Amino acid sequence: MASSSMATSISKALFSDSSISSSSPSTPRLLPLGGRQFHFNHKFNPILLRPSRSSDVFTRTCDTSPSFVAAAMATTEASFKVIDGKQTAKEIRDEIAEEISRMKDGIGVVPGLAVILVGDRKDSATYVRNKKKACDSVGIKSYEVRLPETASEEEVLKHIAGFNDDPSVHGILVQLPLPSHMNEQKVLNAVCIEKDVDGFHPLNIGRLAMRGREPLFVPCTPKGCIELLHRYGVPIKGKRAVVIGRSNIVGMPAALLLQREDATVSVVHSRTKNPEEITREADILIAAVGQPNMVRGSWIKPGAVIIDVGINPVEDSESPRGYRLVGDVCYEEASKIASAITPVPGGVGPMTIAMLLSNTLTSAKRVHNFK
Ligand SMILES: Nc1nc(=O)c2c([nH]1)NC[C@@H]1CN(c3ccc(C(=O)N[C@@H](CCC(=O)O)C(=O)O)cc3)C=[N+]21
Repeated sequence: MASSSMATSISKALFSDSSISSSSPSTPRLLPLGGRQFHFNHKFNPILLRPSRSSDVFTRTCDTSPSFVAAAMATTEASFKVIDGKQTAKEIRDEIAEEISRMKDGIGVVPGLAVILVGDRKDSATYVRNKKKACDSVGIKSYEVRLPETASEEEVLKHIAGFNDDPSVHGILVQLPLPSHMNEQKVLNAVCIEKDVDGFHPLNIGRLAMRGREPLFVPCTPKGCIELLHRYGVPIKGKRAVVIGRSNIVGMPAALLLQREDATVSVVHSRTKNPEEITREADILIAAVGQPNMVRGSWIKPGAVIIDVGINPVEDSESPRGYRLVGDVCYEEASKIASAITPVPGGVGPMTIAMLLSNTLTSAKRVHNFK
């Protein structure tokens, strides 16, 4: 397809839903929010994760130089759009809050989410705090267990068993990564699949991979990526999609979701021979590798839509924290070539948390048969 027509068609699609307003009946919905004014494009309810990152601070920058960048600019810059995950997540939280109050009024039940945090990684503590805040903001009751780094696997399993049996808990999240002395598979398998709001249980992933089967939950981060594409009116069916990264929590389920949406999907990974060439074919690009600024302008097809899952800390003495967050995609360069991109921060991260809330609501509705 000629790159300029691609850019035009995408920009049209984007602007046809420029308000991305939660009340727009033409906006496709991922969230099963009561089925009143909403209609849904998919039948499953996921959440997506990001590869667990080390707390290392990387330094890598990208400067805008390739000459073709200038040529590509002319065709796409005018229609370039930032995909605002922070704002979209807020809209989704508002929708969820409304549903939860309807549920509370109707059957006197509020959804409950249990989070288990082992160890004292600073980044994990931050996410857990953010999840709690998000729960509070929509009316989900949160339960939290914090265990020391030295806790035994049995202790974690005991808490999971307790939450599995507790009818006021509808979702259980074990914050990853776990300390290295624990068997992650064993721990994740212990979460009953009806409460697996992370969507990490092999049975949920297996169903996601099979045609004609439906997972109970879709992993939050990939779900958030697809939700952004839907809410911004980006067509997926028949498009070429490339996912960079093949992690269990992001890359792999993202590729499965795109395929379920009728995209033609390639997965690029560390052993791929010609990653740049393959990536340049993508109408839709999801980058989930955890390498700061890895995807350069020359990797991007003019007019492509980019979802940047990476949240990488890079040293920055100007910033009060001593670091700032950058994505896997060189935003500077991409913004001159792509038709739309998610920023970091404020892109996929907030959506991940919104999808966790969505999955928790879905779980509570399902167990109480609340429509
Ligand atoms: N069982 C499990 N489920 C998870 O969902 C899970 C996990 N383990 N382990 C760690 C990763 C990471 N993760 C993030 C969620 C939101 C932001 C987020 O909202 N980030 C903000 C920036 C926050 C900041 O400024 O530090 C943003 O991108 O705008 C980031 C990271 C969920 N994870």
